[in-house]
Amino acid sequence: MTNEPRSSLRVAIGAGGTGGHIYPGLAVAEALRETPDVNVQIDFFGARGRLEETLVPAAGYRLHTAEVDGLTGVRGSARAASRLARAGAHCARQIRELGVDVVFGTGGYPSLPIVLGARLAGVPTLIHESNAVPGRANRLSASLSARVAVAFPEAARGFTRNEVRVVGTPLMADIAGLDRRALRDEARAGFGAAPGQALVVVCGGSLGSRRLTDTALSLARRWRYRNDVRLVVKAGSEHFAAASAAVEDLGNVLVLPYLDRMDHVYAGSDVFVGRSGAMTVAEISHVGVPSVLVPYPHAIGDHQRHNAQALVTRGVARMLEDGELTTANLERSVQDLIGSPAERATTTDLPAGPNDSARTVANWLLQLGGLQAAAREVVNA
Ligand SMILES: CC(=O)N[C@H]1[C@@H](OP(=O)(O)OP(=O)(O)OC[C@H]2O[C@@H](n3ccc(=O)[nH]c3=O)[C@H](O)[C@@H]2O)O[C@H](CO)[C@@H](O)[C@@H]1O
Repeated sequence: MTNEPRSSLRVAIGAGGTGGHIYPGLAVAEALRETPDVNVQIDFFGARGRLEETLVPAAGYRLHTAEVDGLTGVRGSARAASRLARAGAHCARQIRELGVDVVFGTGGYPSLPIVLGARLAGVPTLIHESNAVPGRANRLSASLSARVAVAFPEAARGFTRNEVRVVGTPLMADIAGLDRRALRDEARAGFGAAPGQALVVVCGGSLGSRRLTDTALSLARRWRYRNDVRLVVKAGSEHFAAASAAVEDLGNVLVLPYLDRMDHVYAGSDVFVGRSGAMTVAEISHVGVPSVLVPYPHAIGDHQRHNAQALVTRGVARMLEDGELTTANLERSVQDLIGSPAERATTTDLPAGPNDSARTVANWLLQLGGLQAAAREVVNA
């Protein structure tokens, strides 16, 4: 009977901390909800006071939050470890009360309590690792979960005791199916780019990067008399007010606290400048935006450099070391791309190709929830 399709599935998704750990969860949730003939109910679990409190309800899902500390805290202090244990026990109770069939964790410490709760409640778990070098939270999650989905084959080495499948990175549908040409004019108008102006978007990851922002604002000042370039700078909510005030006399730059429509960013920009977090890199390589990537130098295992290097090798991006991030060097890198229509066209015209990573993960979750037939039906559709 276990192969019989059921009509409903209840999924808990642990996702939080930064965009890189939230959007893959939202992408898989989108794919799950599209499963024909199955009523999928989804609850998200994250940390109090983090970005998920904005992004998850905005996407229409219920979010449960717990007090959790970063992993340095778990290692370093008994109080943090006992807080995680308490949050895990609480999640186990919620799993039983809600009737959760399967748990998905996207990495980052906010997803730890629900993965621990699943282990305590005896519910099957799957986790996803989007970086080439597994993060700390996921190495701990993997000791609690039998299965790991990885974006990069080389990440599998970090999970020798698990069932591992290489699935790529789940992208949101608006980016997975992006038609850059169709959206280009609307996107550019939204950012205030006039016809003929090159649009350069600077975005230091989901939380923003003070260093990238300050360098970009200084470039805006250097370019104040150029009317052929429009700069958009995502400053992050904490630095937004100061960043806007610093350039209020300039007409060539738009400062924003957060970029709600990354599909518009990728469709409208001629050059993208950013950190090289796993999601950003997966998105850029999928849509083919000419980019300058400045790896965050303190990322675990220097994984942002590995992420960026993969794109540099494919000719989609240039890399600028954080230590070399000066206004002059940023100007040179961006100007090189603005001034090379041929290079831009090559990268821009790369076909995006299918991204079925979210569907692959959704199908694995359906199988774990005993809905093998539903998973097969989607694959064969
Ligand atoms: C400082 C830190 O620990 N960063 C990590 C964090 O990156 P972080 O979450 O900052 O960066 P990622 O590139 O992985 O993901 C950012 C995501 O947020 C979206 N976005 C970003 C900005 C914005 O204004 N609007 C928006 O929607 C992007 O399109 C992307 O989907 O998790 C990644 C995945 O483990 C890691 O590789 C990074 O090292």
